[in-house]
Amino acid sequence: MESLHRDVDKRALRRFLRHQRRALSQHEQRLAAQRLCKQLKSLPEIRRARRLSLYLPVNGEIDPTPLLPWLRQRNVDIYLPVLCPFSANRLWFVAYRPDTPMVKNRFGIWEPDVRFSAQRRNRLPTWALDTLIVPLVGFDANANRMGMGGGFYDRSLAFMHRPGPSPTLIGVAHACQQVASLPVEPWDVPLQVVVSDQDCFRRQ
Ligand SMILES: Nc1nc2c(c(=O)[nH]1)N(C=O)[C@@H](CNc1ccc(C(=O)N[C@@H](CCC(=O)O)C(=O)O)cc1)CN2
Ligand SMILES: Nc1ncnc2c1ncn2[C@@H]1O[C@H](COP(=O)(O)OP(=O)(O)OP(=O)(O)O)[C@@H](O)[C@H]1O
Repeated sequence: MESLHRDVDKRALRRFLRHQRRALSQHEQRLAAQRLCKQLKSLPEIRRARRLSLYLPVNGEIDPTPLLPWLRQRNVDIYLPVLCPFSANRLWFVAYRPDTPMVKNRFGIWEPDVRFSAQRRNRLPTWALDTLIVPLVGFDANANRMGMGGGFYDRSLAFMHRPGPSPTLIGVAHACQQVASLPVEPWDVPLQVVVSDQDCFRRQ
């Protein structure tokens, strides 16, 4: 019963936070994206990155793409999350280069097309990424996260519960997506740090 209440609360909170970010004006969005990327560029974890994934924003998500020219200049290999066509709620990480053919997926998010993504040489296993920039719907000051609710990242990162390679996870969001505290679920994979347009929170 308690967990049922928690699910309802979580859904309501998710809806509220998604509404918050959609309410931002274009000007606020542009400013937030610039501020976010300025902070990201000074983050040691990002400065060390060689194989990094980021996302193309939808529905008011903070935009990490102003980072792209800087990353390309530094010869960082850049990957995007792609909905895996064979396995529900799993992600592939596919190379994002200037010539990568793009289509919209069923959520309206641009991603590399299936033919390109299906080729092994255009993908990297998740464990081989060194850095992931993860989109958040909500976060708290201890870097706990709430995502879209599909469990896409949690499933794709489940290998991190076991010993072995562990990429750096950097959550990003608008400052208005911060809440006092979020419930931690057993399957949640912890982020090292959350960066917003205004703050940077490290896991304690
Ligand atoms: N920009 C971006 N790309 C991303 C993610 C993300 O959060 N942001 N993902 C992070 O996981 C993955 C996609 N996950 C998603 C999960 C749910 C919904 C979504 O909009 N769900 C709708 C209803 C879905 C439907 O049409 O049936 C909803 O919740 O209202 C979108 C993306 C991979 N790519
Ligand atoms: N490793 C996993 N294996 C199987 N199911 C999982 C795993 N991780 C999460 N899930 C399932 O995914 C669903 C969504 O989880 P949750 O509400 O935490 O989403 P989220 O963290 O907001 O989403 P996302 O990971 O897409 O950002 C839950 O019902 C959970 O049971």
